[in-house]
Amino acid sequence: MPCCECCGCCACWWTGRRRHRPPDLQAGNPRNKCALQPGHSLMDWIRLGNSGKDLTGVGGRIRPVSPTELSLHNTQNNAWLAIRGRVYNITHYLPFHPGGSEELMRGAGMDATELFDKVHPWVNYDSLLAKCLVGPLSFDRPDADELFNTSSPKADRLREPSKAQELVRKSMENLANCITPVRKKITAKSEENVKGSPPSKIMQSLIQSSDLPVSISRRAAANLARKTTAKDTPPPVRYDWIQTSHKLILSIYTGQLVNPGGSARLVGGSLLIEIVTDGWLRTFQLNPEGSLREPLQLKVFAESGKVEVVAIKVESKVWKECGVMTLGDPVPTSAPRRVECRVLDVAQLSHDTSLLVLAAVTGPVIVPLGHHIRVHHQQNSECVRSYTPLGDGWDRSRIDLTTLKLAVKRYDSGLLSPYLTSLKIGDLVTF
Ligand code: HEM
Repeated sequence: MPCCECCGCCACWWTGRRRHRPPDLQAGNPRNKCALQPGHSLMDWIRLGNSGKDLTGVGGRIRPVSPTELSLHNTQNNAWLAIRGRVYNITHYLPFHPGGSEELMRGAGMDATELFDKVHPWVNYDSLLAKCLVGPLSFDRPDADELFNTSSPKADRLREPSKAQELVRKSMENLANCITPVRKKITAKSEENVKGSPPSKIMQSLIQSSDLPVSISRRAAANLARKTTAKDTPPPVRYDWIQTSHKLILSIYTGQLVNPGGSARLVGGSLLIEIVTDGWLRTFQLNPEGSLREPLQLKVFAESGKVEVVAIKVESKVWKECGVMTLGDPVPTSAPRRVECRVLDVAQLSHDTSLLVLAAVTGPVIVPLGHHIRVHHQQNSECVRSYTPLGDGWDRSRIDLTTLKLAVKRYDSGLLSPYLTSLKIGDLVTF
């Protein structure tokens, strides 16, 4: 409600606080707050936000948006806008906007910061639109199409670490040098000259093209298309190591937005690491200076693309070198292979749905985001079903973040779900 006519001061229904709003003719009629349709109050909007509905329109996965891509989303059925460097999908919010959908559409497809600030800088847009966030507005990136186009030189450049990443890495190095008196680069032979051990293809079963879910991101879909183009080249990777007297930590930098997955295991004293990025499988074999032991830890930092492997030293001491690293030739991922897993935990999510927490027997495995695994079971005949592992938020036991978490709905007449939902802790299952 306005408290005076001359300047448009009002009591904001959103914050409940009285604000002073200077009149601004360019921003449209300052008093054109609209009567909203029934079912479109603030409470209704909050309810919709909590309903689990995807208000981002892109599956809820945060990703950068170029100005060109933003400008394409400018219709009532598909409207994005950017405020202070964040792009929001406002399509669902339009009928809830107290100033009316037409007013809000004035900011669609563009950086609407100025317009927004002219009308109502006090409005808490970032919490109102929190569930609509698509990602950061990014001026220094190529357009999405270029990014997903493998032949684009910009796409290759993107995979290189940015200056900021490089700075962070350097400061981490300095920090590591303070912690460990001895720290040297891995003595690795060049990728071109060395024929590493043949890749064991552990990840190949995880990223089979036929397993890709329909909702997979454009990037992942583009990767899939890429697999068929023979002239393609794998993205560059870098690696590094640090140590404490107890642990060896290997970091493999795969690049931004390449959605890495991987596995790690100890075989005959060697540390074998397999990394999948952009449809390519790479192997790293480290013959360590001293002995390493399990359990191994594997972490993927989704945004930066860093993959970190932590191994425990059998004898607590600082090594002069980490050992000899051999890189296998990168190979396009194609043929499936089986991995045996042990059930670490079983939880009942509802009357017919169970959460299975699995760990690969050989060592940690991380499935790239959005990819399926294929669960096998031999009954009268071989039965195979695809499941997409859940994110880490589902690990109620917090046993290990590299566990694979499957939500399995039981269909009594189904072939595999009765078997999976009857599994007990300690049982083995193959995927
Ligand atoms: C950038 C383009 C936008 C324009 C041109 C615009 C315009 C307007 C107008 C004209 C009003 C009526 C003002 C009044 O009489 O009280 C209004 C109210 C409001 N708008 Fe927007 N708006 C825009 C973006 C947004 C966004 C992104 C949000 C947040 C999600 C938002 C949330 C609100 C709220 C909560 C009110 C009621 C504010 C109050 O009563 O103090 N608007 N808007």
